[in-house]
Amino acid sequence: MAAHSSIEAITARIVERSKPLREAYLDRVRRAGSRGPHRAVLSCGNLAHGFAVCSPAEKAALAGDVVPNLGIITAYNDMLSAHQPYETFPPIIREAAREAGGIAQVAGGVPAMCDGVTQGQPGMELSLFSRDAIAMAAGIGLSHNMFDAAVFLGICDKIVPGLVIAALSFGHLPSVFIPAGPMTSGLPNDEKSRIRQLYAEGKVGRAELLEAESKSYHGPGTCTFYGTANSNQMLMEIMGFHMPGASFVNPGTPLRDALTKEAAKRALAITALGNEFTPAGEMIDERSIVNGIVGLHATGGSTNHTLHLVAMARAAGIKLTWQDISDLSDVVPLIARVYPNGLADVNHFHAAGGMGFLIKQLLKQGLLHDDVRTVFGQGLEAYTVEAKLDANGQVVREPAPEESGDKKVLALIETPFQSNGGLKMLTGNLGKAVIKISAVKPERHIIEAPAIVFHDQQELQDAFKRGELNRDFAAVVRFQGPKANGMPELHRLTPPLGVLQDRGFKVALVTDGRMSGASGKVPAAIHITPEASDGGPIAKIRDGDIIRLDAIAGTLEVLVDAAEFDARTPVVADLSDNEFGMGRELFAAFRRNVGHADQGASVFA
Ligand SMILES: O=C(O)C(=O)C[C@H](O)[C@H](O)COP(=O)(O)O
Ligand code: SF4
Repeated sequence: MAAHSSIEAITARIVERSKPLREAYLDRVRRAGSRGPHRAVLSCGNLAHGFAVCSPAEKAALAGDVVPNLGIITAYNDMLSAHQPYETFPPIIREAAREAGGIAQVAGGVPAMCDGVTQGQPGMELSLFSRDAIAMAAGIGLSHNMFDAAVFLGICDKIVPGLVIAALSFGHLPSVFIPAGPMTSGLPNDEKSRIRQLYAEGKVGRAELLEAESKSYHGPGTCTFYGTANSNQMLMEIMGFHMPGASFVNPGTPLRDALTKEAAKRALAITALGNEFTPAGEMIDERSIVNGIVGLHATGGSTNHTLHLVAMARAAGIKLTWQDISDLSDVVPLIARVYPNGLADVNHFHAAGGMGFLIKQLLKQGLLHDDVRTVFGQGLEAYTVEAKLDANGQVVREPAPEESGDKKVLALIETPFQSNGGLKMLTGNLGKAVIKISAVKPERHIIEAPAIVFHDQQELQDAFKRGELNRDFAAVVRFQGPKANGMPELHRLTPPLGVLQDRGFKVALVTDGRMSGASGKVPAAIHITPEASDGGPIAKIRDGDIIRLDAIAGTLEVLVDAAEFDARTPVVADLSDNEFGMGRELFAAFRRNVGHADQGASVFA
């Protein structure tokens, strides 16, 4: 089935805009791939170092060029509950490789930050930069050039985007992403948020709060809200980097291990040494990127992907814009309600039909390109399935259900929860911004209120505690952009702003910073570009100026006489506190060289 005309039109304009860049990229990928098995260019010394710890049989195999070698890039650490299961994956992958007549070696590790641990802390100012640092670190591992394919062990917020950038930079290699799956369901996310708001109001103490948080985040696996990490899983499946049905199977289960083995064997089967060569740089094209964006809209995914998808696409020579993302939102309905866009968590989403049901519904109306390449083969139709185990412990796939297993969590495409994806670009006299309204009540899609300006999220928290914010206002939190302090997530503002909103006040957040994918209920115009540190108009806003945020019209305005506003001098902030401490001194070059948010806030381009 041909894709929906709007999907085709938006895809065509991305192809046209990208042509020179994409053609140069593909030329590099094909030249790199044409050099044949990559170990052939290594010297004896290089090879000896590369397989020094291998068995004699493996050394003999690697000395030749007929046995495929799999490079494992792992983001294992104990800080991310989502990544902790990866500790045991390399031995499983090595065994699977042996069974498939190949070899697997850990090519390298990459850093991984848990945004939940750094949320509201100085470390969060390294978070976005860690994406590009992860891409660099993965590149270091793959630069050993011992490999015929790569598997990537990464899940969370900036880790998957960084790994995709690396995979596309090594686009001559096939790449398979192997997830570890979500944590089992604990304290429901909405109950956790309710207790947070009670704590923000001083109605419960730290003991009650810690108990609630610990019941919510209680074991191995990805946190169960639909934030950036789980948006990543959705993207990797719908873009064809995962095996079908792999995204949301819990860690430590037989099916999880079977899917890991299957992915490793599949990676070895799609190298240039076999008959299904699937280099990542050719597998991922403009249609794959559009499919990812469609999935993001259909599920109410993370606003962070208005940065990461732009940066990931760029790594494949594809020029994606916020306008593309916004226009796709207008034609893609919301058919999943997962917290913060609903009460369910990703385990409920998976049980209700999960990715197979989602993809089947979107294909039904031509909202996805079916004619795409994936690690599993040709066509996205192959992903309209559920993965299960047969009696022999092997992965089998059954067609995804025609009906939703829970109509409150997954809707039929004919009867969506909302007619659009709710992830919009805003424009106006403050520049460009992004807003996600899939979790914002309709009566709050337009906010007009006086500005209160803050240069630090703690200032807002302190004003809230002093009782100074019981009023309608637009919180302008500026100097939070990439150049200023690394564009941290300001998710700790959700509880106080949520309390004020629940008290009946009209509140909005307006910032050049980011929010978490777990943020949701408060209308927030984020990623404002140009940022305050670039002298953007946000640096001219004064307390009391009337701000109008209109998510329906797609506008963000300061209602001040244009001549007066233009005549104002942008405020300059003292950012010296952001330059040292908790590793921030190590990222000065990133702050100096980072690009604009609407270009992906990347240090690469
Ligand atoms: O999804 C994203 O973009 C995130 O960054 C999620 C962060 O990990 C949050 O900080 C974790 O959620 P909280 O426990 O509410 O802090
Ligand atoms: S989802 Fe977020 S909070 Fe949870 S482990 Fe991953 S990075 Fe940490």
